[in-house]
Amino acid sequence: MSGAALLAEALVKAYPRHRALNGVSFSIPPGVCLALLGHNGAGKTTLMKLLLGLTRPTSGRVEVLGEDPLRAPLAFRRQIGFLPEHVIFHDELTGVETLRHYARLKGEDPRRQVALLERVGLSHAADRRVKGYSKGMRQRLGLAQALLGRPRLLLLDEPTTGLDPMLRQEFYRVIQELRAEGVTVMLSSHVLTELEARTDLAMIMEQGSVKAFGTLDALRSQADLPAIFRIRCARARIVAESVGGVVHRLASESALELSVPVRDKMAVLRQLMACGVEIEDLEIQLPTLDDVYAHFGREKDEEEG
Ligand SMILES: Nc1ncnc2c1ncn2[C@@H]1O[C@H](COP(=O)(O)OP(=O)(O)OP(=O)(O)O)[C@@H](O)[C@H]1O
Repeated sequence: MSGAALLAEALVKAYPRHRALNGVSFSIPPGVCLALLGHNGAGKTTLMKLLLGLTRPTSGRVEVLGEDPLRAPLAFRRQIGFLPEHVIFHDELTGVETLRHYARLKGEDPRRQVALLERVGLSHAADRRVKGYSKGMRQRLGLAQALLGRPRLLLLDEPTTGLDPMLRQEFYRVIQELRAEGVTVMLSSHVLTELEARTDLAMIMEQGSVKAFGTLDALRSQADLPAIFRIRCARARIVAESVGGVVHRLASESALELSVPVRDKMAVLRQLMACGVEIEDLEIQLPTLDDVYAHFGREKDEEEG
């Protein structure tokens, strides 16, 4: 046993015409939230299925909460919550009946589900049939289903698809609470900006391989993308000359854009303040997770020529 909540070693999943995973290795400690990122077909769902023991690796191995998911007893499954990419419910059941149904399947007490609906903000619709639920309500019901029985590990496949910005915030509030309780969370997403400050680790997958793995800060420094300084001042040309060596673009005589390595941000700021020209306005835009993700994608395109 490794002590990791999730472990993969040289994991390969090959279908007759396609390798969905191509030697994936990683180790995730307990209690962290990992964002799994990647284009369509990168292998995110396949990885989750392997972690759940729903499919068998062609080679390599996984360990989930210290167990081989293919051999683990039922008690192991009760410690895992899973929200699939496409949640399908019985339309004729109400929200609470749906949860009771899943609770029975999972061997949980079917009577204690109202609190879960409250947790995901659905208690007002507990007795309404699911067929009348909006997409966002279905996603929340899916999350409640994944939370049945206080799992130690949550695998959430694109959980925020179809949620409006308010509901996304609500969703991440629940995730924060779970993290604080020590639950390990792996969630896949295409919406990168929303993950900022909400996940501990990110793994970027590309055609079945891990392209980058680490904290968002580590990925940022690995990508080494510049911060953009947008400056408004009377004599932009003089300001540009005062910060020699920094790539700049003069938009006009009073608008300047600097491309500054993030590590030099404070040094450049000091140079600007000392340059003798009054800076009327300054906006500093740090690289976003979308920029970082695009960077790793570009790197691959360049490798392939
Ligand atoms: N049962 C299967 N048989 C054959 N190929 C499969 C099977 N399941 C997945 N694949 C292929 O493996 C690759 C990875 O698929 P996967 O669903 O894991 O990607 P994903 O990253 O989850 O994509 P998306 O973001 O679109 O959900 C794809 O090319 C897919 O077509």
